[in-house]
Amino acid sequence: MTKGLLLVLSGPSGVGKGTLCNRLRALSPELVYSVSATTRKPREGEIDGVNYFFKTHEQFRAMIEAGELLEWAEYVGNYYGTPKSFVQQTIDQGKDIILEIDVQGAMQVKERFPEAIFIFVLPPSLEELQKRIVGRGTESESSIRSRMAAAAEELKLMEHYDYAVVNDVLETACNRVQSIIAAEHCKRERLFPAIQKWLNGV
Ligand SMILES: Nc1nc2c(ncn2[C@@H]2O[C@H](COP(=O)(O)OP(=O)(O)O)[C@@H](O)[C@H]2O)c(=O)[nH]1
Ligand SMILES: Nc1ncnc2c1ncn2[C@@H]1O[C@H](COP(=O)(O)OP(=O)(O)O)[C@@H](O)[C@H]1O
Repeated sequence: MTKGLLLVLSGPSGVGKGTLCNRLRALSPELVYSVSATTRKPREGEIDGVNYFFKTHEQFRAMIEAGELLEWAEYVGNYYGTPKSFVQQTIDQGKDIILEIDVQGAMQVKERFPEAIFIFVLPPSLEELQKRIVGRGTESESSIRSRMAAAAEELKLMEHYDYAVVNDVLETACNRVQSIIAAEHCKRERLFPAIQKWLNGV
């Protein structure tokens, strides 16, 4: 069976990765979303097992030691990591999966799965980025400062990604990601065997 696509989506805090993924999942319910493990405390409304698997530091360490994570990284004082077996099962079943992870984690995935597709989400401007993080109302002032500093570092690694998508208008940004997925499907043989069949018949 043809394997599913492994899509990696990164971008600075507040750029709208979560919003974009939610919208994409609503538009394309067949797209599977990888739920990460984290030691960060849940935000209001976040549900364990849906937004993240919320773990203690000890539990997270145990996952690392048991080799359960495809990648993991420390971001602004907390650990985040992708459970490996779910990702492997999903792509083996021929389904596409999306990992919303930071740049350090993305670089680890690149080493292990060079065939993954890397998409970097950009804000329309840095002022708009700051506005969005503040406007979300979930972070303290110091967390906002740390996230803006991390954003500057993350932007430096953008060149390692295959695509950049500006999240200006949400629907337009969704269309851009959907176009990338469609083009990658086409590129990865899903269309080529059909065309080959036609050609054989000519
Ligand atoms: N390496 C890695 N990063 C992750 C993972 N899950 C989430 N992240 C990243 O961790 C950062 C912080 O996420 P979060 O605390 O939810 O804050 P937000 O980006 O402001 O919504 C973001 O860059 C996420 O993309 C993961 O499994 N692995
Ligand atoms: N295209 C957009 N235009 C305006 N606001 C947006 C857009 N996308 C996301 N937002 C808002 O920006 C804030 C941060 O979005 P979020 O998805 O939490 O970002 P991230 O997951 O990248 O940290 C939220 O309040 C969200 O409603």
